[in-house]
Amino acid sequence: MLDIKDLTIEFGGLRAVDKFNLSINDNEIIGLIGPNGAGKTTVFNAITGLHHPTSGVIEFNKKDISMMKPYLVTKNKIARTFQNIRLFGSLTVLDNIKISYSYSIGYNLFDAVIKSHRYRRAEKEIEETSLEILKAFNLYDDAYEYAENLPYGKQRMVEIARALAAEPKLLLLDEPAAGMNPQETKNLSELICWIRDKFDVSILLIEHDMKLVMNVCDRIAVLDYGKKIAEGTPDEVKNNSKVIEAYLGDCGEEEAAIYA
Ligand SMILES: Nc1ncnc2c1ncn2[C@@H]1O[C@H](COP(=O)(O)OP(=O)(O)OP(=O)(O)O)[C@@H](O)[C@H]1O
Repeated sequence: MLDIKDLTIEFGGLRAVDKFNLSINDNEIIGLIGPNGAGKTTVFNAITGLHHPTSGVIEFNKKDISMMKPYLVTKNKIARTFQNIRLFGSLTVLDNIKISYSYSIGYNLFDAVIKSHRYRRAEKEIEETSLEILKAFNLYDDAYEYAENLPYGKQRMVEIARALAAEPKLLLLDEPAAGMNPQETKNLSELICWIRDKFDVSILLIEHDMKLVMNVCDRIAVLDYGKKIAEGTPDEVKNNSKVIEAYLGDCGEEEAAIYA
């Protein structure tokens, strides 16, 4: 479904991503890991149209999306979450979800102004589907709460739910466990597998929590200084000497602990 071929991204003199290759198949959960500054978010930004490649190609279902604008990437069924939560804090949880439907809305401005039958029908459908998604995420009771009033873990859930409301075939999660407590992280592991099955999506996951990555991913790609240094099953990656070196050399005890 997704084919990244020789992706290189430079910022001035800095090569943040260097001839990176990765393929993702239907319904796979793939981890993208690496020490801080390895280039992981830059890869996400390239897939979602926020950065364009210096060279290389990104194909989604055989279509070249390398130079696409972000809203068109979303329209083409790729959705993402961000490292720093980007909800509209002063909107309700429900409105945050409904916003995702602006990509597929079936009425025009005139319909909205005169509140035509088409407008009312579409809005009703959007509201019902959004509430269904919130129900699936156990957030139904929070639907009319302002997003900024929710605890951090729940805000992350709303962000994932909002991304799914865009009906993606590929979901990119950028450090979804950041700021979560151990119980929330454990629940998140189960949720990620459930999302893959229930919404029939592939998932590309950036995450520093190694336990989570090792638990949920079918395959893992490892970046270091912009280059892919390893790719394989969790067990293969865990035992790869280049990976151990990159983490022990760069990341300190927390991440290195998985190799202990
Ligand atoms: N817009 C930008 N302009 C200049 N340099 C950038 C830009 N975005 C990223 N970089 C640099 O590119 C390199 C890769 O950054 P990136 O954020 O992709 O790493 P990362 O693996 O996601 O790191 P982390 O795990 O800390 O989030 C870093 O050296 C970073 O400083």
